[in-house]
Parts: sequence; C-alpha cells; structure tokens
Amino acid sequence: MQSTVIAPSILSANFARLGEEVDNVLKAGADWVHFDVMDNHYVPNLTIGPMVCEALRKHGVTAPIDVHLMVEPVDRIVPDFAKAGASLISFHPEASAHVHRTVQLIKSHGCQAGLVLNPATPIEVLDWVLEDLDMVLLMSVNPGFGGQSFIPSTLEKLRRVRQMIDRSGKPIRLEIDGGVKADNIAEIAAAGADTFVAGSAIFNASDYAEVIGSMKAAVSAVRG
Ligand SMILES: O=C(CO)[C@H](O)[C@H](O)COP(=O)(O)O
Ligand SMILES: [Fe+2]
Repeated sequence: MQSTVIAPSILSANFARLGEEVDNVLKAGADWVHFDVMDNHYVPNLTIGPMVCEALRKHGVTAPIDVHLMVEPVDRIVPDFAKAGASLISFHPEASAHVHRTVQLIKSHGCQAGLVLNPATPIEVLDWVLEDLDMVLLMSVNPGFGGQSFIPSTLEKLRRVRQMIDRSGKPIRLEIDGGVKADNIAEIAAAGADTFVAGSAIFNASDYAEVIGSMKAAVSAVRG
C-alpha cells in the first residue's frame, strides 16, 4: 500500500509570499507541493510556469513538487519543468497527441509520470498505459479553478481505478484533486485514494497544521 500523502495546491496560496507559504504548509505537515500549471488554452485560467518551480527550489524547498500540467500541447514544456526541479509531472490525455510518448518523455527526463482524468474522461484511457505510470490523478472538479465542490460520482470512479491498480500489482499512486476537505477526505480515502490534493481547504484556513492534522487523522482512521 502506498503511504498517505497530503499535497497542498499552491493555487490557493498567497502568490505575493509564495516561498513563505510553501515553507509554512510543509512545516505544518504537508508531504508534497501540488503545482497547478494553467495555460488559458487547455483550461480557462493562467497561472505559473517552470520559473516559479525553479524559484521554489532555489528558495530551499526540498519536498517533492507535484506538477499538474493543464497545458496543451504538453510535450514541449516537460523538459523545462524537469530542469526546474519537478519531481512528478502529470498531464491530461486530451492535451497530448501521443499519451504513451509523453509518459516516456517525462520519465526520460528523470521525473515520475502521472495521467490526469477529468470528471467525464472514461477510465478506459488507462487500459494500455497504466503499468507505465507512477500515478493516476482523478479530477473531482473540472480543471481550471480552485475552490469548487467535489463531484460525488468521482467516488465510484476512484473505486474502479483502485481495482485496476491493485490488479496491476504495480506501486502506482492514486491521487485525487478538487474539493477535498477535512470533512469529506475519509470517504475519499475509503474509495481508494492515497494521495490528496487540497488547495482552498488548507490555504484558506487560519491554522495550516490544524487542518492538515485533521485530514491526516481522518485518512489514517480509514487507511491505518
Ligand atoms: O487542479 C486544480 C484545479 O484545476 C487544483 O489542484 C484544485 O482545484 C485544488 O483546489 P481546491 O482544493 O480548492 O479544489
Ligand atoms: Fe491540480
């Protein structure tokens, strides 16, 4: 079983104090940094790129940086993120002409590779590539914005992808992203997720350690 990971999405951080915000969530018990890259083309929003990832590394962040690319086309930005210090790079199949090739491209640059499924993307997209992946990321909101509500049908999707991963016998992470809160994280963990992105629930809280601690307690009650 994969260890539990809490990955705060810096989309909801105060960008004017980004280094300090990342230091504070890591000090508060976060495991990874979730880094949302939006291009105002694949999704209707525009955020941050490799220079900001590199700046976090130069600032002293050593935790894994989990880059979620909402960018089309995806391939040409992959080497830049690897060079900037990304640990994992995940992308949407709709944004790649050749999904298997993009997975190999990410790995050839020394990063772990993840595939991201939107709420309406069928899980069959995993059929011929699952065993090449380090992580499957299920979106529980439509990508583009933080602060949206968790789409309940994602729970059944999590259960089905959990079965696919277990059947593969490979150490593939199952990440969930969108609308994750302290009060729904237990049912999300019970459905099979091991890696939890939370943006607004963490960064909008006054006490990061308290919310991350309650998320971890709720998950460990389910996963052990
Ligand atoms: O990829 C994303 C949106 O496209 C974000 O990671 C996600 O929405 C996190 O924010 P919140 O926890 O507030 O829903
Ligand atoms: Fe994300």
